[in-house]
Amino acid sequence: MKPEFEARMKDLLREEYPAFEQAMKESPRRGYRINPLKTSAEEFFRLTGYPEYPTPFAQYAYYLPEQSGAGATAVHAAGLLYLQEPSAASAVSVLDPKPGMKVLDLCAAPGSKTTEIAGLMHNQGLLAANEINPGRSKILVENVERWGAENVMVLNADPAQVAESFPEYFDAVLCDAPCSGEGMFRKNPDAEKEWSPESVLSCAKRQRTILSSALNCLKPGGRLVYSTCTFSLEENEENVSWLLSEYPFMKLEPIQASFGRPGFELGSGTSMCRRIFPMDGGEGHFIASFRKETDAQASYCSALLKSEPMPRAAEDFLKQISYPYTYVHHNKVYGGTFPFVSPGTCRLLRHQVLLGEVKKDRFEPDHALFLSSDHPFPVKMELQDSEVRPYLSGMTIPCTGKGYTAVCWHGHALGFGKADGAILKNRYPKELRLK
Ligand SMILES: C[S@@+](CC[C@H](N)C(=O)[O-])C[C@H]1O[C@@H](n2cnc3c(N)ncnc32)[C@H](O)[C@@H]1O
Repeated sequence: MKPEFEARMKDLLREEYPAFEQAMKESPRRGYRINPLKTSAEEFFRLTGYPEYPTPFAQYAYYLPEQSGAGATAVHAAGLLYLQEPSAASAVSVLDPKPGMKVLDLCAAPGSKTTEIAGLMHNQGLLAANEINPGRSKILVENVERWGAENVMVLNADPAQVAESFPEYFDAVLCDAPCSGEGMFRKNPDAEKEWSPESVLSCAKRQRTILSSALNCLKPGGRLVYSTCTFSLEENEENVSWLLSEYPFMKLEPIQASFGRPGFELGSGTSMCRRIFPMDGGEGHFIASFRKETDAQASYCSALLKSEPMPRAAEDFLKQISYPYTYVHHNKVYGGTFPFVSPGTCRLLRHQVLLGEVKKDRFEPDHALFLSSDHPFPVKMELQDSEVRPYLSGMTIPCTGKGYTAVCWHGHALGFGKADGAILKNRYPKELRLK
C-alpha cells in the first residue's frame, strides 16, 4: 500500500484497521450473478457443476469457484451469467428496481449493474443505461445484448445531456459514479499506481457534477442511489452531506441491509449509508439512498417516436416472433416491451432489441434477436458440447435444417446461422468470436 493511502485508511478505520490490513493480504473475492431472464439456479448449477456459494450482497449472486474458466464457456456466451465483483451487486439490491418502473443507470459501462437491474425488471418497464465513454458504451451494448434484456435503451451521453433530455422522468436513478477505485486495489494492484490524494479530490468534484444531473432526471417521489467502489470520505459521506445541504428536497433514507456496515456519521445522518470493506466479503463499496421530496406532483413524459411503416420483407419474417412494440427507422427494425421513447439530444446506441435490417428487399435478422430472453426464435438447432467452441470461433456446423436458425446449447441460444440443408453458415458476430 502507498504510505499516504495507508495513513488515510488508519485514520478512517482506527481500531478496525488491522482487520483491513490483514484482508488486503488475502486473495480478492470473485463473483458472478445468474441471469433470471434466462435460467434458474437449479438449471444453472446442473449445467455448470459449480458449488452453490451465495454472497450476502444480492439475489442471484454467488462467489466464483477458483479456476472456473467461466468467461470462455457456453454459459457466458448464452448470457446465463455475468462475472461481477461480489460487493458491487449491493447497490442494485438497495435500488430495488421493480418490473414496470422507469429506471436510469447513469454511469453504466461495462454493464454489471445494468444487467442486474434488467434481471430484476423482467423485461417490464424501461431501463435507460447511459455511458459517457464511447468505447465503453459499445461494451455495454454487447453485455446488455448477451443478457437478453428486451427493455433497455443504451445512451452515450454526458449526464448533463441526459438530464436535459429526460427531466424528472425516472422513478429510480442509479449513479454508480467514477471514483478513485480504492476498493479495486486488492483485485488490481495497478489501480493503486494512479491513486493520489489529489485524484481523490478531483473525483469528489466530478461526482458532485454528475450527482446534480442525476437528481434532475428523477421524478418527484423517486429514489436516487449513489454508489462508489472507493473508501475516501470525500467521495462518499462528504458528498452525501454536500448533496443534502445543496438540495434540501433530497432526503437521505436508511438502508436496510444484512451486508456491510453503517457509513461514518458526519452529523447529517450519513450513518444511514452503507459501507463494505474487504473484510466484509467483497472488495469494497459505498451506497447512499435518497428520496426526492418536492411539492410538484407532475413528472415529465418523454416524447414517443413515430415509426416508419414496417417493410414487407420484415413483416413476413417477424410473423415468427411478435413483440408488444416495434419501431422502424432507416430500414432497421426494433422490438421491445416498452413504447419507443425519444432519446432527446443523447446519442442512442441501442433501442431495446435490434431485430434486424432490410437490405435489398431482404430482411436480415440481428444477433440481438436470437439472444433475447422472452422471445425465443422458433427455428433452432442444438449443439453438442464439442461443437460449442467451433461455433463460437466462427466455423460452419453440419445442420439438416433450412433458413435462419437459432444455435442453442441446452436450449439456450448462443447466436444464429443460416442453414442450407447440409451446413449452417455461421453468423456469430466477428467481434465476439473466440480466437
Ligand atoms: C464505476 S464505473 C461504472 C460501472 C458500472 N456501473 C457497472 O456496474 O458495470 C463509472 C463509469 O463512469 C464513467 N464516467 C467517467 N467520467 C464520467 C463523467 N464525467 N460523467 C459520467 N460518467 C463518467 C466511466 O467511463 C465508467 O464507465
